[in-house]
Amino acid sequence: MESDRTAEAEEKIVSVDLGDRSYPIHIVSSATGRFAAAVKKSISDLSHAVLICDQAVAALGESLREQLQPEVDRIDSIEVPSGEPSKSVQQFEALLEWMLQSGADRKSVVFAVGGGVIGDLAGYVAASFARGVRFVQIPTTLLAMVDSSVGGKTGINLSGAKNMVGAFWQPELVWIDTEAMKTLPDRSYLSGLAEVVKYGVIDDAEFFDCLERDAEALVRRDEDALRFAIARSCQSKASVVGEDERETSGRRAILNYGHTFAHAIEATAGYGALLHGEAVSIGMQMAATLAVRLGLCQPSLLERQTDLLKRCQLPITFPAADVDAMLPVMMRDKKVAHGKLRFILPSEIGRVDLVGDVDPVLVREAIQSHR
Ligand SMILES: NC(=O)c1ccc[n+]([C@@H]2O[C@H](COP(=O)([O-])OP(=O)(O)OC[C@H]3O[C@@H](n4cnc5c(N)ncnc54)[C@H](O)[C@@H]3O)[C@@H](O)[C@H]2O)c1
Ligand SMILES: O=C(O)C(=O)C[C@@H](O)[C@H](O)[C@H](O)COP(=O)(O)O
Ligand SMILES: [Zn+2]
Repeated sequence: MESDRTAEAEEKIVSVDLGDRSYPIHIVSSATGRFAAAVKKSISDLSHAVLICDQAVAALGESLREQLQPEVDRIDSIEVPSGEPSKSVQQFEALLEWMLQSGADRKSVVFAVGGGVIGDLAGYVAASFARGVRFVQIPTTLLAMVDSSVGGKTGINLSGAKNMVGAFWQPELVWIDTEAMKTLPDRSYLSGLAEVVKYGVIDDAEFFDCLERDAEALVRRDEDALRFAIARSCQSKASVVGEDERETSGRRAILNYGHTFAHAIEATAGYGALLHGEAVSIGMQMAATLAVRLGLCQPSLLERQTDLLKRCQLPITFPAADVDAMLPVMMRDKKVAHGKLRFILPSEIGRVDLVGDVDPVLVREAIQSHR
């Protein structure tokens, strides 16, 4: 009983408030026994579970299957090859065909087990099959725990444009168990810290201060620092998404800080050459440099960001950056309006704005200064 109470006390729930599409984000540690109960609480009529699982976390997928078994009539599961190339039209189509063969219907529930690649891909499968079935996010990377599992952006890549095809489709719940990261390699883990740093710069100066205090603890995966960073990131994202679910008012666009550069780096380097978080780290450096050159912020902002990213062991330059290849890809960014690029740029730590009409010469220089 005592250990049950401790475990419950350690569970944190962050809500994403979206009216009838609201859902809880459970943040737990080693809470195997409580997963099925949390699912049942959010989904009362679960009979057919469809598990779409990254092949790197097949053992976790099997454990989740065993936990769900007593609660459902039927479970089908499939493993998807690891890595960004799986966010493709071909993999999307293969999963839809498999869903059909598995006898899925509108009451089936998709469980996405993996990092951001699986969450985005399986989420888009859920959004599309039979014009939409319910889904659950079970993130297994830090990046997915702090960012991609929350907010309902689902989708796949085209060869020259990241996340170009997709849908806004919210999950029924997000189940974050930090224990799922015990097998996560350091490179993937550290890449997630880039999106954590992002929240500090765009929205939460006090959190940025905490990250400056905790950087080394986070790098060594200190459980308290980690749970704090995950919860604060999820709160930040939930609040932004609650204000602007479909990126229509402009508020949600702040989550795209560094991403105009990052997505162009990912697409031109070849999907998977850099992890998304690594590209975001470099992209935030390019964006902050652009902001300094435009006189929008003090150089000290760039210095603090550089220092924190370095302490998080993230890359801050990309020597192979191909400016001439990147610029046309950047023109396909989803923030482009009336044929003009727009960037999320910082004015101070904790505050960013959507800025249009930027001189392309300065954009080039910002890329070149981080090669
Ligand atoms: N939808 C959104 O709001 C949103 C937000 C941020 C990023 N994204 C997308 O997320 C993707 C990046 O996500 P990611 O960084 O999680 O990458 P990922 O899903 O490719 O995972 C990184 C690597 O870790 C492996 N892995 C995952 N969990 C593991 C575990 N527990 N143990 C061992 N290996 C494990 C994977 O197989 C992969 O090789 C990108 O496609 C990006 O565009 C989406
Ligand atoms: O949730 C959002 O909104 C974000 O922008 C979060 C980003 O970290 C994420 O990489 C997202 O997938 C980018 O979206 P996109 O629409 O610019 O492709
Ligand atoms: Zn991102």
